[in-house]
Amino acid sequence: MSILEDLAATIAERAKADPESSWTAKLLAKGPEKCAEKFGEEAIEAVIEAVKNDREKLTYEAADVLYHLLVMLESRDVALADVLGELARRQGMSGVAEKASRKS
Ligand SMILES: N=c1c2ncn([C@@H]3O[C@H](COP(=O)(O)OP(=O)(O)OP(=O)(O)O)[C@@H](O)[C@H]3O)c2ncn1[C@@H]1O[C@H](COP(=O)(O)O)[C@@H](O)[C@H]1O
Repeated sequence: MSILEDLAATIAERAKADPESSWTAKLLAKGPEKCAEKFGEEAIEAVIEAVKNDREKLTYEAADVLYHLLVMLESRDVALADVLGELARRQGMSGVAEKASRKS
């Protein structure tokens, strides 16, 4: 199992945990809209570090983005396996060809 798959499994487990002892449980208890908002905030923080070209902070913020993406997916019952499946489907297809295929 990859670290992302491990983390997604931990997040799914924490959905039933006590919000007092788990950040994930606390965030999920606030609902999908709050999870989406938090993901957006973390993404903006990563954007800021990318623009500033601070590679150390960008690495830290990118980890936050991935964690909060997984929490957002869990909040809407979207499996990481389905996201990875979509990426696998795109493998070998250039981004230009993929965009053209969506227009037709
Ligand atoms: N990867 C993470 C992870 N990344 C970030 N965070 C938390 O996300 C929170 C939000 O980050 P912020 O920088 O916005 O923190 P903040 O300023 O306190 O938040 P605000 O009050 O401003 O909303 C912080 O409290 C971080 O600790 C994470 N919390 C948990 N995990 C993973 O999830 C697992 C389960 O964690 P729990 O659910 O807490 O048991 C952990 O073992 C980790 O593997």
